[in-house]
Amino acid sequence: MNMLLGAVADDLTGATDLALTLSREGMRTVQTVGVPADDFDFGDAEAVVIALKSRTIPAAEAIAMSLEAARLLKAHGAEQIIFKYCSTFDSTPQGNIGPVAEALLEELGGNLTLACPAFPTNGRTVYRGHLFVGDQLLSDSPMKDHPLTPMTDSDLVRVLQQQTTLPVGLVIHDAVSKGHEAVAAAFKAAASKGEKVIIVDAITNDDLRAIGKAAADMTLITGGSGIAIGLPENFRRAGKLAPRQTAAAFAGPAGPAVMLAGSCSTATRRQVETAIAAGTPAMKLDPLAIADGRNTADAVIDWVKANSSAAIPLVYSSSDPEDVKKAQDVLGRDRAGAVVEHLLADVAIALRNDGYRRFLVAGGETSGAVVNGLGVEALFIGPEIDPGVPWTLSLGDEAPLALALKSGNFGSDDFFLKAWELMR
Ligand SMILES: Nc1ncnc2c1ncn2[C@@H]1O[C@H](COP(=O)(O)OP(=O)(O)O)[C@@H](O)[C@H]1O
Ligand SMILES: O=C(O)[C@@H](O)C(=O)COP(=O)(O)O
Repeated sequence: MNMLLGAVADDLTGATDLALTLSREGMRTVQTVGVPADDFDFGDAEAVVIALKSRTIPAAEAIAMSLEAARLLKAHGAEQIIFKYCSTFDSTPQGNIGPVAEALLEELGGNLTLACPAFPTNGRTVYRGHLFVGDQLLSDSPMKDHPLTPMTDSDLVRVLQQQTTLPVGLVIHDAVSKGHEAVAAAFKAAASKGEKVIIVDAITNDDLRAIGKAAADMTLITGGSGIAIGLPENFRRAGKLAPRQTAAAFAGPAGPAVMLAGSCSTATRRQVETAIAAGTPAMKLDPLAIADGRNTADAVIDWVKANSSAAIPLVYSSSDPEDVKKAQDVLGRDRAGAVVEHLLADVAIALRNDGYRRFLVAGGETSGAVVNGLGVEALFIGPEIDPGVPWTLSLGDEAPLALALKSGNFGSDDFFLKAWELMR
């Protein structure tokens, strides 16, 4: 039994982001899509990330599936569990970060856990308990307009305390900057006050490594992918993990390719514009047109095939907040999202059945819908395209698929163009 670290991620692209971090830090990492069967063969994986689609579902369902995933990881030997959520703390007053963290902590039996979404490489930092996205407070950032989880408060202690009955505490940067011993002492002080979930400031990767070291004995760690930076070293220090290895070679399949974007995040909208400006054939979908039958999967499939000979076509529904609101006012938030997700999943399935082997998908929920539709069970993590986004290869398929699953807000403006350069 090799598994050391297990992770439960609340969406697919978030899971891939974490799996990339663990693999870059030298752990053999496998990612599964959904909770696998009890006897799933994880091979020689030292870290396993189970990707759920639990970010925006009812809290009780998110708890049930997160517990099932954590129990399976523990049964396979995981010594520590990470609960991975978004670096922008995507959630609603009902959850699901608080309720899931609370249930996992009870299940795993720790006296306290930490909560740290910081991902400095992608501009997410936490200072005095406030989350920043680049130079802006979370509540001033484009996250305030997210279609499913608008974030309008940057004070993470307040946000989290609304979602959980457990007392929420804060370890500020003054302690973190002093290193792992000061952080461990702050955790001890918090525990003695009865605090159970501790927001931790972090503004650099060194901060995250110090926090990781201080959290070596925690049964549960919660946060963004950044919180995992310092964890593999704990196992290495304990003699359980080999020195860093070079990543295995990545050979993507050949054949036709397509890009599907359901993310309305600012970064994705810029990427769509850049790709179109560079001559990428692009077809725009509209939730209202899908709902009343003007946009159909068949028409999209025909269009993709007609545009695949000389280019990699892009199908997108990415729209600005005003248009998103228009669609939501008519269809409701959930249905507006669901019609797009279903259509893109249907398109992906039909194209795969027609020989398409390479898919770039933008958006966490969107990627979850597409990959579930494709029936992919597990992913091998390949090279990094941009921080937080690797190419991946489906595992267990006779004809593996190459999948780039991009979190909405990640990636440089030319992401849709440069991703393919790593496949040549
Ligand atoms: N034009 C649109 N109007 C309303 N909702 C949309 C539109 N386009 C996509 N959506 C939905 O918005 C959600 C975007 O979430 P997601 O895919 O997770 O992207 P991100 O990673 O940017 O958060 C999805 O449910 C998607 O179907
Ligand atoms: O932590 C992050 O920012 C990402 O890993 C992530 O979870 C993003 O979610 P989506 O924007 O829904 O893809």
